[in-house]
Amino acid sequence: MAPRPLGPLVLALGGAAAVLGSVLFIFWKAYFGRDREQRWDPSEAWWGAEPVRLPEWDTWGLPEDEEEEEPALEELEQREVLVLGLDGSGKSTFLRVLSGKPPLDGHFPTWGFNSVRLPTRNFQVDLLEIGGSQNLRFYWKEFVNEVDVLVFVVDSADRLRLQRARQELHKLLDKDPDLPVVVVANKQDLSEAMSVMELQRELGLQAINSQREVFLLAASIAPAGPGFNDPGTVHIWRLLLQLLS
Ligand SMILES: Nc1nc2c(ncn2[C@@H]2O[C@H](COP(=O)(O)OP(=O)(O)OP(=O)(O)O)[C@@H](O)[C@H]2O)c(=O)[nH]1
Ligand SMILES: [Mg+2]
Repeated sequence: MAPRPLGPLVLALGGAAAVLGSVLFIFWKAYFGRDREQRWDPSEAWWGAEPVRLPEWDTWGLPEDEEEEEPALEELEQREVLVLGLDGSGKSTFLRVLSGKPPLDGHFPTWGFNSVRLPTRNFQVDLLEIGGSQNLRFYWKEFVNEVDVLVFVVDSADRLRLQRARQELHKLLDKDPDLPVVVVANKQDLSEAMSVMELQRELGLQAINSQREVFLLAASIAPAGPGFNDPGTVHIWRLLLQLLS
């Protein structure tokens, strides 16, 4: 049978996707580009950037007796962290918890970007989530070469989609062979969660080039039940600070 020509709807959708990709990319370059001269203005933070200096997390990376005067925000250099992972893995929750906000009750998919800006002693950290739904994964690769670290969040209890997560992760690894990667094995609080050893094997992390910095951290960013005084977010944050320093 001869191939059918693309229908107008398919062409329109393709065009819309291309436009969306370009807009996202231009926005990223304009907003987080390394060479930009314009400083961030909190009044323009319409997409959810966090202008506030938060009390808890910016001391997590510091020994307690090293209290120094903090530099002004506008003097700080910037670092960019891209937060990716399949839909529902816990990316938005991670950003919320880092911002000192409580996790939301239920899954509210990110239909585009989500970001927070966290000032630390020596630099500001921009964390950018791109939603993990299938149509948004296409754009992930456009951003990996623009950032300092990739955080890839995995739902440890989602056995059905683990191979999909593996494929998406390795596509990103192939795109930038030098980018440090922190894989977060989230939802360890769930009884069906895979262990870190199992995830390391199933995600193909052992086979990765030893030159690359790859870390696999267990976490329960928003544990469903009590008994998790140390859900792991602090460890992830400390590791990020080390990698970004
Ligand atoms: N049990 C458990 N649930 C969690 C944990 N972390 C996040 N969740 C839940 O997982 C669901 C999805 O979390 P989100 O942070 O919205 O997921 P996401 O990765 O941002 O998803 P998309 O925006 O669709 O790509 C929410 O109901 C969270 O409360 C965890 O450590 N344990
Ligand atoms: Mg999200």
